[in-house]
Amino acid sequence: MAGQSEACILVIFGATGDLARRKLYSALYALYRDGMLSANFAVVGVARREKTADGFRRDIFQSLQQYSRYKPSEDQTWPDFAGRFYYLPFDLRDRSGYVRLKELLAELDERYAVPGNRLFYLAVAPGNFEAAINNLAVAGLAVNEPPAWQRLMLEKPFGRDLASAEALNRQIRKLFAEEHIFRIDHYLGKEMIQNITVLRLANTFFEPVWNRNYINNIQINSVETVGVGERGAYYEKAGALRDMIQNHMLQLLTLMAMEPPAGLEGRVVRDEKVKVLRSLQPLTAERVIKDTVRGQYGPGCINGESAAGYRAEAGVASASNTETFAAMKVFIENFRWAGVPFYLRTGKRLAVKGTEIFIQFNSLPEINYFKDYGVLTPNLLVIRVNPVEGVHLQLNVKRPGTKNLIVPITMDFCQNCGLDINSPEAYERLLFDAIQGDPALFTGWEEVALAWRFVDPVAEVWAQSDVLFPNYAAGSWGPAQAADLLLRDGLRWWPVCGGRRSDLPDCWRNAGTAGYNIAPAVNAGPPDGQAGEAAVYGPH
Ligand SMILES: NC(=O)C1=CN([C@@H]2O[C@H](COP(=O)(O)OP(=O)(O)OC[C@H]3O[C@@H](n4cnc5c(N)ncnc54)[C@H](OP(=O)(O)O)[C@@H]3O)[C@@H](O)[C@H]2O)C=CC1
Ligand SMILES: O=C1O[C@H](COP(=O)(O)O)[C@@H](O)[C@H](O)[C@H]1O
Repeated sequence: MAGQSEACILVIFGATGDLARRKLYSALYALYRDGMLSANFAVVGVARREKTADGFRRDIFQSLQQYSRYKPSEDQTWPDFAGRFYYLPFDLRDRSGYVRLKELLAELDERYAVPGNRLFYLAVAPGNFEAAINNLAVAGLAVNEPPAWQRLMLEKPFGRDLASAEALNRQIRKLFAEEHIFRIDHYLGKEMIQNITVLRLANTFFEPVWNRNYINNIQINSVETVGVGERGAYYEKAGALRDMIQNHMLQLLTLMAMEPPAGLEGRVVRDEKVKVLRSLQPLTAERVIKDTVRGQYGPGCINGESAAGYRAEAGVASASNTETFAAMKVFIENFRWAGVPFYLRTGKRLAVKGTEIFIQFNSLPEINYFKDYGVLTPNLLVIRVNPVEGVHLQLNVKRPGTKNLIVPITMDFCQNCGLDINSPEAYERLLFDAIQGDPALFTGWEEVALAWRFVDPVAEVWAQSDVLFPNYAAGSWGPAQAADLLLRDGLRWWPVCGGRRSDLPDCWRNAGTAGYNIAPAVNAGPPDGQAGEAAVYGPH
């Protein structure tokens, strides 16, 4: 992210909503404070409820006070920033509203010297996408006559299965070319997720060993302590599979597993991610039963506070069968990853909030000279995405003293632990990139379609069979079957610590990770691929 953004007017549909209030205004304010926004920039908010421009600006001020990493004050910067926000109340299904929108945009083009560039952000429920897009086109607001551009930014979920995603995509593509469509997966805007490619490809430690010959298993976690909050009605139709696995979790997997791309431009990276999605071993009905786990939280206690069960949440059916937890074992059928299990785990109302990825390396061969030194814990690389952003490396060293003993130690890098470090939020990067027309951190249609193709069979099998819900207590680590999924392979989930950096050593000590996961090398195979030497890398 460098330089100032292009001149443009951002139109936010859903300007009074939760996402806009919690994320979008904070992101715009941070871009503004960091000098990233062009002086030729304004925002029009659209929603149904009546409000004046002043009322809208006051609401934004409050949102920033509550959620922004930069707190606003009534200083010189605030009036200029706030003065750029306009509000137009109308129902997005009503065509006459777009006539007024067009007039306002023409006026703002003049006032801010904007050459017709627009970014339309659909921060509304997906059921509203089609009406908004059609009406924009009918009003002549999506003509894309160069040099002016009109782009579309869409929130997730993109469909609820492959068929509905295809229908939505067909609809959008009639009016917007792929290069003007920015499908959001906000995880791609996170600092540490962008760091995955750098860690992998800019370090001699990792690049040569990033394959089945050295990596035993990869565990990708995105676990949360929050419940569904006010989004119960949406979540009832989604569940953890559609809400997290189809998008964020599979995107993390593709970034971990893709081949080094020919360059770092958006389309080139997308091509590599698509290849990973194409190589996913399909989950047959038999494998869904064996290798996937779903759960739903019941009442419990998190951080000393009691938490209601999912079925008691607003907007949720009292006998709901929607899963709030999903875990699965996934294989990628290519030369780099054949035989290496990727374990995915996500859920709400779990013990800890944290997105953390664990790369467990193969154990070394047992050699006599360490036989009296205790057990060797596997080398581990942990990529900590959120809330702590950092990297954690586990190594074996000799414990100081006259007795020969090997112990695991950890080396930590934390990029957001210092008091003065305030990492940009994902939406800052995403809004900036969309204004610049850079698609690198957005999902292309092929990725979306392949991700649905992978998860649809899981949804189908789950829909046909019942699990006795609720099957985990709020504040726990999910259903017992999630632990069994790894235990069967002789493994355990590495502990997700979340929290602050200072919590990490305790979290790991308490989890007793010394000697943890000394598992049979399920992907056992010699580095040079020679047959007959597998025993060297076999069970330890
Ligand atoms: N909130 C979050 O954390 C996340 C949200 N998302 C996605 O973002 C999108 C928005 O979510 P969220 O903000 O939570 O939803 P909300 O229900 O909080 O907000 C919906 C917004 O849409 C407006 N709206 C609804 N119907 C119409 C209509 N007919 N015409 C004009 N405006 C309308 C509402 O305003 P009014 O009632 O005044 O019309 C409101 O501003 C969804 O696609 C969601 O899946 C994705 C990831 C996270
Ligand atoms: O997209 C979503 O993500 C959030 C989790 O995001 P994070 O940035 O806090 O990790 C999740 O709570 C929500 O259900 C889902 O729609």
